[in-house]
Amino acid sequence: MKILVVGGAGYIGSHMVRLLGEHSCEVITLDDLSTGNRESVTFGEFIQGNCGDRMILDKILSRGIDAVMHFASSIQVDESLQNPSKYYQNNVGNTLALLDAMSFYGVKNFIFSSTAATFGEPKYIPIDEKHPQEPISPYGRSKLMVEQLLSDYDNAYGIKSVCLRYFNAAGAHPHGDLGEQHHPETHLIPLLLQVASGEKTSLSIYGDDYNTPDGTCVRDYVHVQDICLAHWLALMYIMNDGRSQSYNLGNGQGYSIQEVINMVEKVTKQKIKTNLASRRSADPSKLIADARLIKKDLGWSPVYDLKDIVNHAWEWVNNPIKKY
Ligand SMILES: NC(=O)c1ccc[n+]([C@@H]2O[C@H](COP(=O)([O-])OP(=O)(O)OC[C@H]3O[C@@H](n4cnc5c(N)ncnc54)[C@H](O)[C@@H]3O)[C@@H](O)[C@H]2O)c1
Ligand SMILES: O=c1ccn([C@@H]2O[C@H](COP(=O)(O)OP(=O)(O)O[C@H]3O[C@H](CO)[C@H](O)[C@H](O)[C@H]3O)[C@@H](O)[C@H]2O)c(=O)[nH]1
Repeated sequence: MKILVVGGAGYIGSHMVRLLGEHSCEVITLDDLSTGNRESVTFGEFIQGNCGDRMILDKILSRGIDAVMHFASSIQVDESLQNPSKYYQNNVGNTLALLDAMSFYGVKNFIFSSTAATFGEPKYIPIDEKHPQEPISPYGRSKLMVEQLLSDYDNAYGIKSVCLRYFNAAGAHPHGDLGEQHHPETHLIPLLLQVASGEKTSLSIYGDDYNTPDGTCVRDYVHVQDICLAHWLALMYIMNDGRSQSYNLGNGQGYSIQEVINMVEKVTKQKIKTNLASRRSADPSKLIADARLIKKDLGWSPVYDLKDIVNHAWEWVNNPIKKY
């Protein structure tokens, strides 16, 4: 199988590229390196470019591609509130260009990285696929727009898609040589590990007055390798004439920020210094996935829990050969 991985130099995409390589797929990574790292692409061919660039897409798609996995996106909720134009241009506009080129070249299989942020503030927990999608940020809305237009592109052009709505992606490759490193880093677990390693002095907790047991936000952390496993199962499904489908992807267990801090202290054996800061905008109090549908339909079952996530991420932080 020949797979185009768009955004394959990013955190989750680079893990997927490696997994596809392990399954002997032919892999082409297209990434503009706006936030990704060339060194994290450890398998297949790499092309630097924007997925909205039709000339580049013509060159790649005319070679015959079986499926496209689309990880490329701008991903910061806060930034999307300050600069919505960037989010609609990149996450919707460039995705449209990619889908139009796929349609032109008859590429019919698409796997999309969607997000729990399409749900907004939950009306009930855990969140299943029937939960209303009412995003509270331009980032979440941009992802929902793509989900919606995918159904039109299926009806009109026969592009089949699986939308995987990840909850909080975290962790690193169990070998410790591939991991999460966003610039700037905004995610909770890598920031906590920066405090544990002495790179950062303390962690700001964004609000302790939420309606949760200890007042801090609750999230469902899902290991990056489990996300990649779901992508692999989704690929098998869609390549075998599966219908377009959306799935929520999480471990089904919520942890408060304080509970994550406790786990980081246990794994790293370091005391984490914290300070209380005001709430972050567009931060839902609680996000926990009901992932029974993907388990039932695709047989997905997460392998790793929060302790593994923190353990693997800590091994990555301490890996002396880390290059980026
Ligand atoms: N990290 C999470 O917790 C999380 C949760 C839910 C959903 N997601 C989604 O998963 C996907 C991957 O997230 P990530 O954490 O790996 O992000 P990331 O920033 O590490 O990776 C995104 C990659 O896409 C590339 N890119 C961005 N725009 C591009 C464009 N127009 N053309 C080509 N390349 C482009 C970047 O250079 C980067 O390598 C995103 O779509 C994100 O919205 C992430
Ligand atoms: O320094 C920090 C960083 C984060 N947090 C808190 O920790 C929790 C997790 O925050 P992350 O930034 O790690 O993750 P988010 O839940 O904000 O967002 C992530 O998951 C979303 C889906 O829910 C989106 O897809 C988004 O791209 C992805 O970053 C939030 O309550 C946040 O307020 C802090 O208190 N301090």
